Amino acid sequence: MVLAELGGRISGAVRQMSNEIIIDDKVLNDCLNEITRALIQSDVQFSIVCDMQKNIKKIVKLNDVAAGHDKRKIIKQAIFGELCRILNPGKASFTPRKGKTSVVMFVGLQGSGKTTTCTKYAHFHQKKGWRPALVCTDTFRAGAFDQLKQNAAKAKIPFYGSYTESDPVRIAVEGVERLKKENCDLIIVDTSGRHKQEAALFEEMRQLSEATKPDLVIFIMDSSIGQAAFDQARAFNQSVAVGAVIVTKLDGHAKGGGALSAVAATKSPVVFVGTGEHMDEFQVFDVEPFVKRLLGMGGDWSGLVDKIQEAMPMDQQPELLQKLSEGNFTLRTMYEQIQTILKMGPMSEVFSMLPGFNQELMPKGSEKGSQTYKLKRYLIMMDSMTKKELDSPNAELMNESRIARIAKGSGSPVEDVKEMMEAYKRMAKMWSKASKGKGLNISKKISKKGSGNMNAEQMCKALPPEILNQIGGAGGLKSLMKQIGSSKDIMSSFK
Ligand SMILES: Nc1nc2c(ncn2[C@@H]2O[C@H](COP(=O)(O)OP(=O)(O)OP(=O)(O)O)[C@@H](O)[C@H]2O)c(=O)[nH]1
Repeated sequence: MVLAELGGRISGAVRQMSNEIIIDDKVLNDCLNEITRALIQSDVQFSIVCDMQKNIKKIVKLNDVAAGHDKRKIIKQAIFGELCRILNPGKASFTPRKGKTSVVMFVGLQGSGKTTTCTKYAHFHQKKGWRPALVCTDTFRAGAFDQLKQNAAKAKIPFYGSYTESDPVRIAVEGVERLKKENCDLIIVDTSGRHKQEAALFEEMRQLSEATKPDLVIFIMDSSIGQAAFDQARAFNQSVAVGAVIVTKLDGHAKGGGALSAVAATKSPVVFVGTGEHMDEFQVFDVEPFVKRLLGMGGDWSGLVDKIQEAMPMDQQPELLQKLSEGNFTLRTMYEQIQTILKMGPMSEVFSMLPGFNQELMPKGSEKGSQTYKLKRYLIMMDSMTKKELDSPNAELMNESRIARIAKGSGSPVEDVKEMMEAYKRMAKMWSKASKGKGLNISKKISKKGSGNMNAEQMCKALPPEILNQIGGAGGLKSLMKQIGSSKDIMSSFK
């Protein structure tokens, strides 16, 4: 089961529970059983799921809930808390510091994606101003040296390895020493893998670890290994002190639940996930936004802002943020968002960040092609709308006859147009919620000062703290603003 499907099932179970008129033990059990089934089918270890269910039942004592308290909310919070707890080992991993040399060793089975991920990790840090370097100690697989060397050359990352030396420990020690002298601040040691867990591999890893004294050992786990994840992660952790996990190939038909098991086995957090073969298909992993997405609770604002940054011209961003903040979400806004999304790459990632869009909206199987296809269909349907329909903030305008006309005009079944309208309503509701109450009510403050003249400090004051947090605090906002510039005619692209 791919993660999108897992998310769809979990959020579906929670929604089903929320729709019940009376919340009793049966409703709670049904909801938990469905979540349990989904997690087990996604390869989360059985005992972890059982513990989770027990803990939630301990937290949620429906008979003790005082009148007036929202049982649905209590259940949702308990599920959220438990999923976060499974993914959060309670200790942060070592975080390398820019400018101070750190050695990070990558371990994992052959084919798990170690070599690819080493380069992605180096490239990720290089983009942020680090001086990373790669050391190839894989003397086991013919071709490993060339693979890493080529990757390093492509990304312009210093590299150390040897065609002739057969002792991986010697290569590692020499490589780390050499690259330290070259002032590299993040030295990444790629180790060799084996087809299966075997003594020779673990002994080599142990020796490498002893010789290079890495600040961090990252276990690379292929997300498609299924229920084997727990044992595999534990076996590696018993040989070297794993401090973090990177889960690879989450773009495929992987059963992403193995990530939860790996965390439990190593007591180390997942720090990144690999979502494709390309260098940039690599994401920071944050527990809370991830679980929120699984549960269909709001969106991942900071992730969305990052993605928007990548897809939108720099000078168009303040107006976009402003527009998002106004809560005046029309079909045209959705149209333009979809156009932006289509520029952003893997749909499953981006789609799930949009508040109000839940994973079930994505077609089953969630192949990139079919998600893109669906979004493109939405655009085609909206192309058959009038200007009035696109710009009206009132979804009620879209009555049966208008829907029938749009279906005919776009060559789509009426159900598809209705489904798109449902998606639109959900999004509009979320934006509107966010813009009122504790949401994104920055537009008035911005317009008073004029967005073009607003500096990061003023913007910091204008933004509600929770949104500011998600953008990465004052620092994150400042760097965003720096890139944004102060263009005033941005609205033209978002009309
Ligand atoms: N789709 C997808 N493919 C990936 C991802 N990460 C790695 N791969 C592919 O997985 C295959 C194996 O990756 P490698 O990096 O060579 O694996 P390795 O663990 O270094 O293997 P050894 O060096 O033999 O131990 C390659 O074809 C990669 O392109 C990912 O996140 N998504």
